[in-house]
This record gives sequence, structure tokens and C-alpha cells, in this order.
Amino acid sequence: MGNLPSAAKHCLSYQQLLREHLWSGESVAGALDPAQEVSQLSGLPEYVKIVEVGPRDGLQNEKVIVPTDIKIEFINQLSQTGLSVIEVTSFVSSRWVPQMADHTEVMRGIHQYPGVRYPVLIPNLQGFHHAVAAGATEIAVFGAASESFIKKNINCSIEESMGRFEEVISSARHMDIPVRGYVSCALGCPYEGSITPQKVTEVSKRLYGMGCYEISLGDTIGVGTPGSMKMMLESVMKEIPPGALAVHCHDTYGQALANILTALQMGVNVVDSAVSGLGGCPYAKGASGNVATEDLIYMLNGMGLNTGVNLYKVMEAGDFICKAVNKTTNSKVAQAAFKARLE
Ligand SMILES: CC(C)(COP(=O)([O-])OP(=O)([O-])OC[C@H]1O[C@@H](n2cnc3c(N)ncnc32)[C@H](O)[C@@H]1OP(=O)([O-])[O-])[C@@H](O)C(=O)NCCC(=O)NCCSC(=O)C[C@@](C)(O)CC(=O)[O-]
Repeated sequence: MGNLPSAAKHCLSYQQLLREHLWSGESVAGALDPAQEVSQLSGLPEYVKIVEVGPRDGLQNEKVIVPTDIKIEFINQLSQTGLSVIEVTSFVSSRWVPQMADHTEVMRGIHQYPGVRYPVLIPNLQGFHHAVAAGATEIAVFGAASESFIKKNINCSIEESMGRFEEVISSARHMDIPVRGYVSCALGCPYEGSITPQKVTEVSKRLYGMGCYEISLGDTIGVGTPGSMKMMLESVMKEIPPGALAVHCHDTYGQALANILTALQMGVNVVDSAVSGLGGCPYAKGASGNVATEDLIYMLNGMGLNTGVNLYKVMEAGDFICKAVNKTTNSKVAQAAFKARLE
């Protein structure tokens, strides 16, 4: 954008700005006023890593079983968007989450593109062994800061879950397999309501201490606000450096982007999202999908923050999976772009 003559900049219509800049990742703030850009960017990271969870978190709650070849095609399309991490499936019990029963076929069927990592979700040692046999080279364990939620989700207490994760993490370490740790209910629980930042910190600290390279703090039911996100992060950051944290925001109350921006301003630079805003945890009733990857990229592009991801290609992958599961996209950006195309 910097090369355009200023007269041309003023002639750019809103639609042109969208087409030429927000899609490509060039800064619109800079297009309007270079001085403004600097002030907007202060305190924010230059690069934000997006962890795409659509194939796992996005699909796990779908009632109709999505054919395995559709899942594989979806992941292959996502792999060509510039995303560097795509969580592809979970090695959980098919009695608990039938949608993920084809984990081995999905893991074996996808084309693994260079530069893209394909972690999978693991609840226990049994899942770990199945995942490794299927070819997984990166995993994530998933804990929670709520006793009631973890009981419903993986049928054990927080203390028991730590024992299981310790076994998994120690086996993974022997095989040089990196482990990410999730902490669900970081901003509220569907069964207990408020969760204290101290409890989130305690669980996060234990997972980090066991060797998780990154802790993803999940607003599982999307009740958080920038205020509660800030309080929770201030507490967790006393024990874990911001560079080892990620945020995972569901958008039930429409706060996800605001919460993510708060986290970015506090030094977090890894954000989970799902294409088309798909998703939700089967054991968190009433929760809506994740923040849409399209909406996240649009916001980050608009602030001049680099993600390396092509928004247009992500929208195409979103269109593909929405048609396949017969859903309307939850992404505001995709909705607006498709509407604009029809006008
Ligand atoms: C953890 C279990 C298995 C415990 O389930 P359980 O019933 O307590 O397990 P168990 O150890 O008593 O074993 C019972 C049966 O399950 C089998 N089993 C045992 N382990 C496995 C395994 N890994 N894979 C396949 N089968 C397994 C085991 O072999 C046995 O089979 P049987 O002898 O009866 O034929 C179950 O509760 C489970 O699968 N839960 C998964 C729930 C889930 O996937 N939730 C969604 C993901 S979390 C999420 O979405 C939140 C997140 C991460 O996105 C962040 C956020 O938003 O907050």
C-alpha cells in the first residue's frame, strides 16, 4: 500500500480496500494514515500464530457424521491457506464423541504439507498409543479448571486428569513429541458458573510444569469479557510467560474478538479459531462455535498484524465445509463478502 500515490489512496472505495488489502494482509490503517498505524500497533505482536481447530473442535459437535473423505479434503484445503497449525482430530472414545471415530483414517488420509503441523487431541495413554500408531507427531492434552466440567468431559477429577496427562506427557517426551495443554472453563463453567483466575492459574501451571510447550486457555462457553480475560491472564502470567500462552475463545456472547484483542495487548500471540465459526464442546451445552478464523484474520489484517494466512483461501475452505455439513457460515466476514458478491 505504501507505494500508491496519495491521490489514488483517497479514491479507493471501501470495497476496493477490502478486496485489495484486508484479504492480502496489507495494512488498511496504513492506507488511511501512516501515522495512525504506529499508534494502533503499539503493544501488539507483529506476528500472530493461528491454530486452526475447525476439523476437530469445529466438527466434533456435528450430529450428522461427516464422511471421512470430506474431512480429509477440508484439512487438505486448509493446509494450502498458509495456516501453520491445524488440529485435525481427537483420539477419544467413539462412544463419547462418535464424530471423531474415524481419527485413524483422517490422520492417515491427509496430505501433510511441509511447514504445517497437525496436532491431535488426546485424553489418556490409550489415545496416545492410537494416535502415534496413526502417525501423529504432535498432540494436545485437555484439562479444565472446573471439577464438574472435567467429570462430564473426560470422566475423572482434575487430580486424576493430571495423573493421566503426566503419563501421556512422559511417553511423548521419550518420543520427542511436543505436547500442548488446554485448560477449559478459563472464564466460566457451564455447571459451576464463575471460575477463579487462581484455579485457572493452578491447573495451567501444573500442565506447563509437566512439559506442555504451550497452554491454550479456553473460554469454553464464550461468557468472558475483556475484563475477565484481563484478570485471568494477569493471574496466569505470574506463572507462565505470555509467549507460552494461547487463547481459545468461543463466541456465544459475541465477545470473542474483543477478548482476543485484550489478550494480544497483554503479549499473547497465539490464537485458536475455527473456520466459519464452527464448533463447540459436546459437554458444554449451549455454547456456540469458536471465533471464526475469517473474522480473526480480517481483524488482524486490519491492524497490520501478520498471520501468513490467506483470508480468501480460508473462506473457500469455509464455504466447502459449510456446504458439506449443510450449514450457514457463522463468520460475519464470510457472510458480508458473499452478500457483497451478490449485490
Ligand atoms: C476419556 C474417556 C475415554 C474416558 O471414558 P471412560 O468411559 O471413563 O473410560 P474408561 O477408561 O473407563 O474405558 C471405558 C472404555 O473406553 C475405552 N477408551 C478409553 N480411552 C479411550 C480412548 N482414548 N480412545 C478410545 N477408547 C477409549 C476403553 O478401552 C473402554 O472400552 P471397553 O473396554 O468398554 O470397550 C472419555 O471420557 C472420552 O473419550 N472423553 C472425550 C470427551 C471429548 O472429546 N470432549 C471434547 C473435547 S474437549 C473440548 O472440546 C474443549 C477444548 C479442548 O476445545 C477447549 C475449550 O473449548 O475449552
